[in-house]
Amino acid sequence: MANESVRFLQSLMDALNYKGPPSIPLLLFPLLLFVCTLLYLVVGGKHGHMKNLPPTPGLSIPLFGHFHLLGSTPHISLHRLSQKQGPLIRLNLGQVPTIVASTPETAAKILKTYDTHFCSRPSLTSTSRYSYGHLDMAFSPYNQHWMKLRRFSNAHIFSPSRVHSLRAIREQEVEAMVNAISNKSGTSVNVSDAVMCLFNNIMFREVFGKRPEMGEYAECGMRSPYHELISEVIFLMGGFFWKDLSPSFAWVDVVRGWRGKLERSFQALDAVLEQEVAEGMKRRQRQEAGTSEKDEATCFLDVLLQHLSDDDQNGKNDSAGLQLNTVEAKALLMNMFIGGTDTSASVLDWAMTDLMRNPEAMQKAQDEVRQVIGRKGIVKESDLHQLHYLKMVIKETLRLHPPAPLLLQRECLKDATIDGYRIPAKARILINVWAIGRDPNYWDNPESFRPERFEGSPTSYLGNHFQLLPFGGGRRICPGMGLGIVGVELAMASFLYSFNWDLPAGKSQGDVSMEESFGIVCHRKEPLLLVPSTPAA
Ligand code: HEM
Repeated sequence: MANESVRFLQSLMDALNYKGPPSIPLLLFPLLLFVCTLLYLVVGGKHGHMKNLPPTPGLSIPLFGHFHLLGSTPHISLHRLSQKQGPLIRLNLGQVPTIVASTPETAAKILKTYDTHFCSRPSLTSTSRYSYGHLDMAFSPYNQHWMKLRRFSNAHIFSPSRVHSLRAIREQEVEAMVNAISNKSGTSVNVSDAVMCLFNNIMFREVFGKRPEMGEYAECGMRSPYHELISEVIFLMGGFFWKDLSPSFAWVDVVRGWRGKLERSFQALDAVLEQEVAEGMKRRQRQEAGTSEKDEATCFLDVLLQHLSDDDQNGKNDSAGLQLNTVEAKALLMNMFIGGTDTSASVLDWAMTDLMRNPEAMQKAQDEVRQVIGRKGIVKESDLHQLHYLKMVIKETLRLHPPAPLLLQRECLKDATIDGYRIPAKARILINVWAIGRDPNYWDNPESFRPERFEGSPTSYLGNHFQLLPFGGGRRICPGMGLGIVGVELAMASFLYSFNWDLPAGKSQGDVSMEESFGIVCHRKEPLLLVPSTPAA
């Protein structure tokens, strides 16, 4: 505990750029801490607001709370804390009470039994900026606006027929990536970069109807031109801003440069969205005037443009009752572009990692796909339903490495009681699906990668089995699940069909790092480097 406090104090001094002698804060801090804790307990106890709350771990530092317990990978730290404290724990993150659920049972209460209590999102500094003040779907509070967007997207964007209509884009991009990798046969390929680039191109075409500039794999060396931008956005969306924890510390975000980073990345993202919307409008006008041919399936942008009014400001009603203006359209496009790229890339990256560390599973998956595709030379989406083992590999990857390990933060709308504990309105809710996927009451030998565990098992990731929740559940379940999964299955089947994969010379399975980075989407910390070769005919 003492070490934690000193570490916390040091990080605080760093954040504040404090350059004076360390003895001053080291002496003053314990005194301040003691007085504040006393006040907190006396006042809190008197008003009874601490009664029946879930257990809380360790030292809560007034104003900072338990922030120091999160570490660099909060989902792993929270998993350890819940192993000691129980399935439902309460942390004060700054001044905000935060409840963390870490078992299938508590997740079921939040996502099913009391879904209407827990289906809102908090207003956070970064998500509010990127979503143009919550005009999107993912970060909107639970309100009429969210309901309209959700109904509209389910009908027009994520419907099975729309997803199917975009299959040529996915097949072309995957084929182009396979060709690019073939050109590097026998040399080391950065698979993490390549899969990010692949899904960036796929999503860009599905969302905006064209390839990004510099998106050719040869041109960009298989590193997406948007790699840095997307990584920065994902990092800041998941990061904890001091303003959201203790409003009086908002200035710390400025001092440590996060406000500047947020603004710069928002402006860069907005510029992309602005340009694509403007181009989409021109394209639409040309098509309506009959001066250009439509050469790509209807992209999401085109669908949204059909629902903008002529003067574009007020939007118009359609059968789904959607009022849409340009800013709302940009907010929704941001959700799709950002929400669809990094998540899918993370799944494929981890799946390849797990297969490299488990050669038997790799062999089985390759045997299956090579037997099903035979000499056809290329995998098509229509083949995917025959790849049962591959689907189990993906499920197992999603269990061990859910791309959003804490889902997206939720906010409790009204007081609720779970397992006898009071969950106060306005509390933030984190569901640790990373921990849930390792619950020994549901998973045998949970740390081992064993796709066979799903053989004949009804357990799915559709949101009804609370031990496997990579897409969340309840009203806020990921609407892009079908779109994301089909892309991952196609790319993975093609990678396994077209190449044998080896580790770079001198590396062994044990050298493949499993370290994770944290953001709203969780990635490998180090890139995965592999050597592809073409299998003998
Ligand atoms: C394998 C790929 C994907 C994974 C693992 C994934 C995961 C998630 C998760 C965990 C959530 C939060 C659910 C909750 O709070 O309960 C979510 C929400 C969301 N996802 Fe995905 N996602 C994927 C692909 C996609 C794609 C391809 C799109 C769009 C093109 C997308 C768009 C969204 C949106 C808009 C939301 C917010 C829904 C709401 O709040 O109503 N996702 N996703």
